[in-house]
Amino acid sequence: MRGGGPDSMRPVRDAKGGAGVSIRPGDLLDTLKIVWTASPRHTLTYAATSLLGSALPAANLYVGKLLLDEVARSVQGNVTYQSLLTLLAFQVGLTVLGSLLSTFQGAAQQLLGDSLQHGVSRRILDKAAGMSVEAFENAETYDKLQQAYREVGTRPLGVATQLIGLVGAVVTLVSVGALIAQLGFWVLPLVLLASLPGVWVSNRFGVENYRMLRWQTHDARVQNYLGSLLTSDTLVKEVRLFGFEPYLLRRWREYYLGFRKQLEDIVRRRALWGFGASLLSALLIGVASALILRRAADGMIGVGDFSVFILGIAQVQGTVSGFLNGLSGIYQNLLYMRNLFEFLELPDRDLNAGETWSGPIHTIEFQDVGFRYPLTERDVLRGVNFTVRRGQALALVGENGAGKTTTVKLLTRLFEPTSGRILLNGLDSARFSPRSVQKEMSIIFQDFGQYQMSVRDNVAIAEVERLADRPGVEQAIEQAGAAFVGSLPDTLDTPLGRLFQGGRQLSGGQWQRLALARLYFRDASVLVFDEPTAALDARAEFETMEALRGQARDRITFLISHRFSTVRLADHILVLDGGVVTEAGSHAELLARGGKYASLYRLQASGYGPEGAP
Ligand SMILES: Nc1ncnc2c1ncn2[C@@H]1O[C@H](COP(=O)(O)OP(=O)(O)OP(=O)(O)O)[C@@H](O)[C@H]1O
Repeated sequence: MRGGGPDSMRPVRDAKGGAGVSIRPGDLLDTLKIVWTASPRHTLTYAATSLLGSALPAANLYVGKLLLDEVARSVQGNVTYQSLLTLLAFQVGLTVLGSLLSTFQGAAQQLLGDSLQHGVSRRILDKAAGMSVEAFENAETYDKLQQAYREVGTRPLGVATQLIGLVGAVVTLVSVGALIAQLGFWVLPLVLLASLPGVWVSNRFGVENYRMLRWQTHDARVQNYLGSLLTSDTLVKEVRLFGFEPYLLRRWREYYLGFRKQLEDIVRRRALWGFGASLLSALLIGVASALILRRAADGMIGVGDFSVFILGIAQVQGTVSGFLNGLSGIYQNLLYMRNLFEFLELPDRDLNAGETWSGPIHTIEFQDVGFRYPLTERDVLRGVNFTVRRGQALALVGENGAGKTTTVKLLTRLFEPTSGRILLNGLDSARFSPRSVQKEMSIIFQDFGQYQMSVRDNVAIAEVERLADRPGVEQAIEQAGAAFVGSLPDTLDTPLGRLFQGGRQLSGGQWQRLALARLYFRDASVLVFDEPTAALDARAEFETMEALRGQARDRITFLISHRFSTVRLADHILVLDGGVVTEAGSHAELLARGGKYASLYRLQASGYGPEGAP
C-alpha cells in the first residue's frame, strides 16, 4: 500500500482543524478560462439561457399581478374577456419561453460538463503521466492526485454554473426587488433580511462539511484500502488462510466510526442553528406581512400587489439563498480547484530534458553514489562504487532493505543520486535525458505488472512502437520460456486477468514469465533482473538462467536475487549491507574470503542438502 501498510495508518483527524488550503485571487479567472476553453459554444449557450431565464420570475409576477387586478376589476364589470385572454396569452408565452430556455440550458450544461470532465481529466492524466516515480511515492502528492481525479466530474462545472447562477440571481433579485419595493420602502429590506439567517447557516456548515471531507482524504484512502483487501481476488487466499478478516473489518469500522462521529457533530450543530435561523426568519416575515396587511386594510394596495408580495417573498428568499449558497459553493469548488492547480503546478520531471543518449551502453560505473529518499532522514545508500562492463553480469545481494532495488532505481534513472555520479561509457549519466538512457535498459521488477490486457500487449508494451511486431513478441515469449501461451485459446490475443470478461487468469510463475518476455522484447543493452526467478519452479529457474546467460553475452546484466544458485552465475557480486558495499568479487573469491557472502551462501546451501554445497 502506498504511504505504508496498516501499521502506518494515522488516526482520524479532527474535522474542525483548518483545511490548510486557501484560494488565491487568480483561481476564479483560471477556472473560468478552463471552462471557456473546454467548450466556448456551450458556455455561451448556458450563460445566455440562464441569464434570460433569470428575468422570467419578475415578468411572471408582473403579468400575474396584472391578471389578478383585471379579474378583480372584472367583478365590477368593466373588463372585456378579450383583455383577460391577452394577459393569459402573455402568461402562457412566458411559461413556454421558460421551458424552452431550461431545455437549452440543461442540454448545454450536460455537454459542457462532459467536455470539461474530459478536458480536466486529460490534464490530470497528462500530468500524472509526466510525474516522477518519486512524486508517486510521496503520500501528500498522491493524495492531491487522487482528490483531483476523483472530483473532476463535478467541481469545475460547479464553479461555472454557480458563477453564472450568481449573475442570474442578481438579475432576478433586482427585477423582483423592484416590483416588491413599490409596495413600500421597508418591505424589500425586511424580506431580504428574513432570507439571511438560513443562508448563513447553510453556508457555514457547507464549508465545514467540505473541510471535514478534505481532512478525511487520507483516512478515507486507508479505509478504502482496508476494504479493497477484503474484496481483492488476488489476496483472498492469504486473507482466508491467516484469517485476518475480523482485524480488517475492525480497522475498517474504526475509521467509519471516526468519520461518523465527525458527521454527527456537524449534523447536530447544523440542525440547532438551522432551527434558530428559521424561527428568526419566520418572525421577520410575520412582521412584514402584518405591515403589508395594514396597508391593504387602508385600501392602499390591491389584490395584484398583495400577490406580488406573497409570491415575491418566496422568490426573494429562494434567490437570496441560491445566491449565498452559490457563493459558498463557488468557494468550496474553488478550494477543490486550488488543489487541482497545486497538483498541476507540481514540478514536472521532464524525462526528455538533457542530451539524448544513443547507442549501446558498454560500461556502467558507480562513483561514490549515495542516496536518500526525499523527505526521509536516512541515507539508504552510501559511497557505492563499482564498474561493470559489456558481457558481464553483476549480482547485488544483501538482506531485505539493504538497498538493492534502490541501486537499480538509480541506475535506471527513476531517481537521481543525492551524491556521487553514475558514468555510462565514461560519461556522466546525469547529462543525458532519463528517457533516452532508459531506452537502453530493460527490466523485470520484483513487483512486475500483471496487465489486464492481451498476452501480446503484456509483452509488446515494453516498446510500444513495435506493438504490431508479432514475430518479435513470439521470439520474446520463447526466450522467456512462456510456452504455455501456445495453449491459450487465442494464443497471443488471449485477454489476461480476471478484471474483464473472458480474461484468463495465469499462475504467478506464468505472469512472471510474461514479464520476462517483456524484458526480452525491448532491444536494450542493459538488462535488470530484480528477483527474476522468485515465482518460477526449479526447471523454469534453470531455463531462465540459461537464457539469461545467453542474453548476457553482449549486454550488461544486473541481477538481484536471494537465491545463491542464481547469484553464483554472475561474474561479479556486490554484497550490500545497510546501504554500503561490504564485499565485492566473484563467487569463488567471495567464498574464499569467508565473509558474510560465504556464510549466507553456506547457510542457504545447507538447506538444499549436500549437493547444494560448493
Ligand atoms: N520510496 C521510499 N521512500 C523511503 N524509503 C524507502 C523507499 N523505498 C525503499 N526505502 C527504504 O530504502 C531502503 C532500501 O530499500 P530497497 O528496496 O532498496 O531494499 P532491497 O535491498 O531491494 O530489499 P529487498 O530485498 O527487501 O527487496 C529500505 O530501508 C527501505 O525501507
